[in-house]
Amino acid sequence: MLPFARVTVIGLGLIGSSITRAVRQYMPSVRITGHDADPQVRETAVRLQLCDDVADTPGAAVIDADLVILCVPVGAMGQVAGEIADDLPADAVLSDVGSSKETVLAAVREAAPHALFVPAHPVAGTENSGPEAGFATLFQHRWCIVTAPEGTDPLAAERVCEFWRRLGAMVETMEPAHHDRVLAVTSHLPHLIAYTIVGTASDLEEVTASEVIKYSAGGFRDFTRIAASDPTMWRDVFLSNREAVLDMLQRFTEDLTSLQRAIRWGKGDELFDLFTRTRAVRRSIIDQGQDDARPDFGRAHD
Ligand SMILES: NC(=O)C1=CN([C@@H]2O[C@H](COP(=O)(O)OP(=O)(O)OC[C@H]3O[C@@H](n4cnc5c(N)ncnc54)[C@H](O)[C@@H]3O)[C@@H](O)[C@H]2O)C=CC1
Ligand SMILES: O=C(O)C(=O)Cc1ccc(O)cc1
Repeated sequence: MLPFARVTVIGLGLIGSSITRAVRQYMPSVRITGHDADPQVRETAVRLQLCDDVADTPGAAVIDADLVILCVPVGAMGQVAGEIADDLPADAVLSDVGSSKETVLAAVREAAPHALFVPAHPVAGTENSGPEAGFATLFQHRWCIVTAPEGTDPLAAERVCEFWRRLGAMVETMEPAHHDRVLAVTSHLPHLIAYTIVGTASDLEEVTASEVIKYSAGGFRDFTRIAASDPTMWRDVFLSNREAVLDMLQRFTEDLTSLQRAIRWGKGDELFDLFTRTRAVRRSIIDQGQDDARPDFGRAHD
């Protein structure tokens, strides 16, 4: 049985438009309504036929939905929840895709206290944004973490889990606070490091911008991909997951200082031991089939 029949997506960028495309592909009988605050995005959504209906207001978009998914930057989740609160059907499930969970949960609860909120985070994306960047297979073989707070109706939580399984994701449940610590180290800190290193390289007085482009070796190129990620989205992620990110950043800074010391004092063994441990991490990712370089991995465009 289909978990939902009438799905509304608010925010038709990379993730929102990937959801509408995936619903079209994997649950073709489901009716999809969309809304975006940006009129140009709404126009693009109509042109690309991302939805059955594109509503001009958030209220009109949710009026007879049985699932509403907020796909806006995490800093806007509370505001959008407030805008739809009065029009949300009593039995509709409200969900989101935000990259951080604790502050989003608090903001949505405050703005829409009566909503049946089941938060989720598909751990799948790219450095691109906007409605044209989405694709139906984005969530295939990727994790989706459902962070339903204690006391959530178990049937509502299970319907959200089943929705994501139908889009091809592997579903895991987690406490919101634990989610935020795990993602701080596996996703948010790596983005911060990428933004820093690309910024540092482009600020170096003795290196010209054309040299940075011309001689960028593989490692630096990988960082530039991540550092091209959406500025609004990532500003909001760092501000909303502040405590966990600052905590991981402190640990990272200490480890970096000890590496600095090992290089200064020529402690090759320390460097070698660390690089051996990190190589094993990469190998276990590949052994678990989570390697992005696999040709059949869920990044291919439809
Ligand atoms: N980009 C990624 O790789 C991933 C992003 N996420 C999360 O997904 C959410 C959306 O991110 P993307 O799709 O990448 O961003 P995006 O920038 O591609 O799309 C966001 C859309 O939300 C719209 N929007 C902004 N404020 C709005 C408002 N108040 N009302 C209605 N529409 C509004 C924007 O006009 C834009 O079209 C974020 O919360 C992000 O943390 C989750 C997993 C991966
Ligand atoms: O493009 C990449 O490498 C990503 O890391 C995509 C991504 C960005 C944000 C998320 O919350 C989840 C996945």
